Amino acid sequence: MEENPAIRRLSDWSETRLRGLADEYDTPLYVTDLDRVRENYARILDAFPDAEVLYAVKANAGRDVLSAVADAGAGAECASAGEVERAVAAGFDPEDVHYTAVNPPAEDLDYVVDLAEEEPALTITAGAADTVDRLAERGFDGRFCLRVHPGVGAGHHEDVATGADAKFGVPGDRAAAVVEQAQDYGMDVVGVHAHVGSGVSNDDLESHRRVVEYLAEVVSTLPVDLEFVDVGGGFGVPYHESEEPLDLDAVADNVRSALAGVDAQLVVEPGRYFVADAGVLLTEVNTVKADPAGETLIAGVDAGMTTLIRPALYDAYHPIANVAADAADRSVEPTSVVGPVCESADVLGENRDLPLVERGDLLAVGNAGAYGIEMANQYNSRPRPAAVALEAGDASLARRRETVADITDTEVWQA
Ligand SMILES: Cc1ncc(COP(=O)(O)O)c(C=O)c1O
Ligand SMILES: N[C@@H](CCCC[NH3+])C(=O)O
Repeated sequence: MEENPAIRRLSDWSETRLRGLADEYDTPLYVTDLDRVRENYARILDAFPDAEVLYAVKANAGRDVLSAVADAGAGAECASAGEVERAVAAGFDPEDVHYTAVNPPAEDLDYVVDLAEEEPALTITAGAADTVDRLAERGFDGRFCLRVHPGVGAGHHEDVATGADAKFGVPGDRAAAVVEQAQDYGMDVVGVHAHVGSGVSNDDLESHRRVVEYLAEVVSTLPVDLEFVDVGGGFGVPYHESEEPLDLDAVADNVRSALAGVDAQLVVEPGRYFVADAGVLLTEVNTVKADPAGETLIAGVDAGMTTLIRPALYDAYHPIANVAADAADRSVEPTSVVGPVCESADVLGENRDLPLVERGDLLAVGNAGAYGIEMANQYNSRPRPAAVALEAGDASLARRRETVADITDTEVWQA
């Protein structure tokens, strides 16, 4: 049987291959291994053989990733009309697409309601009575799923502990009323949904279980037989070398026991788990200096918070390696890796033990496949990086490097 390890560490990538890709495509460069994406999907199916699995497109909406995931047979969970459009264009069948509306702009509702008229198997999830009204105003009478606010959150950072954030979903004691409201408008109420948060670890199993139990209690109050119960995504992956992989079987056991009395199809919608360890960010050292305040070296690189915002936004840890050809022969020095953006928060990794950095060295930043290129931005007029996809060992350009013209092309001005 094919080896299917629960985690791919940064050290598992071929350094020779990474250097070759940087030479060919330049840096900063995202590399995504689509075979690893498929393996990750297979591991989700192993743990949840009885579930419908939707890929949370927000983790990485690249056409290469979406096509690979659609071909592998997963559905798609989309957070915006743009994600729906990209998912369908990449090959997802609309009947496998759920659009999760969060305070949706009018254009999003216009788009998805029009699409649902053409493709009635599309599912729209909403977590506010106002959204139900706004869907009805547009004539929507299709497949509707209610998002519930469980009041319990978990995740790698408090800002992604979605289940505790009242912005998302309807409290359980209002759920029946909103379901009736949707039914009164003629909508077909097919499911309920809750999401605990993003980056669930083995320490969060209890919170995850409580959210699913809450959902089961809500289901028992609803005046409708449901087709499915969507328990969200959020399955975490180890970022730090010392972290253990999430026990996905334990998560699945908890979900099954919490939903034991519920007669409906289980749906899960992970994003990070599909893509995080399938991605690496390559960046080149352009500046080396001593930090006058301490003992560390500072390695200035060509990627920063505009390329990978997670360290600046959540204080997130990403492993970093110096993959220079002769790195193994060098002394190891405490090093902070910082980007080119004019912000003190522009740090990719602080005080890391790295082989002595030299100008021109290639560094690899691990676990960059989820919420990496997807959250890249153009602050400081810095064009977003290129992305390369690996498949069966072959590399191909998945997204070209932006230019300053890509940034200014949308500007309107009179001379
Ligand atoms: C509603 C919903 N579903 C799925 C996800 C996917 O989360 P993750 O990438 O952590 O699996 C998110 C993000 O937290 C979400 O908000
Ligand atoms: N963007 C977050 C995940 C949040 C997902 C949105 N619900 C991260 O990088 O970890």
